Amino acid sequence: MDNDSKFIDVQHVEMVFNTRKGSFHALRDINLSVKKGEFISLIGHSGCGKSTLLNLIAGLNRATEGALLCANREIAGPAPERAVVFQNHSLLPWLTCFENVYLAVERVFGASENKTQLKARARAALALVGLTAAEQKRPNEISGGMKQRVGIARALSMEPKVLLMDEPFGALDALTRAHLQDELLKIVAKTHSTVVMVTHDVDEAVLLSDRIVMMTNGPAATIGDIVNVRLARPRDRVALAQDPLYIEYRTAVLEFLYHRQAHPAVQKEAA
Ligand SMILES: Nc1ncnc2c1ncn2[C@@H]1O[C@H](COP(=O)(O)OP(=O)(O)OP(=O)(O)O)[C@@H](O)[C@H]1O
Repeated sequence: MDNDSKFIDVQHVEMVFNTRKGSFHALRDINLSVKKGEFISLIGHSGCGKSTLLNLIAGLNRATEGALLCANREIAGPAPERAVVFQNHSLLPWLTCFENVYLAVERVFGASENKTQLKARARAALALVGLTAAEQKRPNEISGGMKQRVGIARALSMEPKVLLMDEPFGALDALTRAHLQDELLKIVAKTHSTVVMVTHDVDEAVLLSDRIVMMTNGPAATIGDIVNVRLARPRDRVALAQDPLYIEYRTAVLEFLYHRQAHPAVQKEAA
């Protein structure tokens, strides 16, 4: 088997939650292969199951049926090889930015490297996201965008095989968001990371992704369609805004979301 073309392999995955009101079928027959170094976005209406799928890849939940593999090994639980960046940065408030990153570095490399090496790793990760000057600050002393960058630095510092991001920029204002998207583009170009990102933002999905995985509405949500984004890299947001191909991809995603999968509340109104 070609390992790199099925670096993450999701096969016939079903996810059923047991709730107080009975069982809830969240995901149905999800099949997805992610190539090594590929950037994938998961997009779909609120509640369709994007986070559920991401959490399954993260190993935070177990699928009810089907198989999930990363680098040919079954995903049996959370592991540093699959680092997660959440919308809410989840930094420890009593630690400095440096210490927050160092903690992750120590967990992954502590057994095999000395303190000098571990510190160098934490510093390099913070430098990668442009936060060298904020190393000694605590989370309450920095902006929301900077906190997200620490979260990304922490994830990257573990040298994960896969970076999983759940609406990493969802809580930020539009300009900070654009700035961090541009930074992420540069970081991914440098690190060749394999990324799976959940987003609600169509422009973000087109700008960043190699493929946009569009999910149908739940319950029993599945992959409705996939857009292959064949835009050359490096990508420039200003130039792309006029690019007919960019507009075509953007329209394809909008068409899927607002015509083919109109939000359930809108469908009800129309009926
Ligand atoms: N632990 C759980 N127990 C029961 N139901 C759950 C659980 N986690 C998620 N669900 C349900 O599964 C469905 C998918 O949820 P999920 O959070 O994955 O959606 P989403 O697409 O990420 O939504 P959003 O875009 O609003 O974050 C929802 O109906 C949700 O209520």
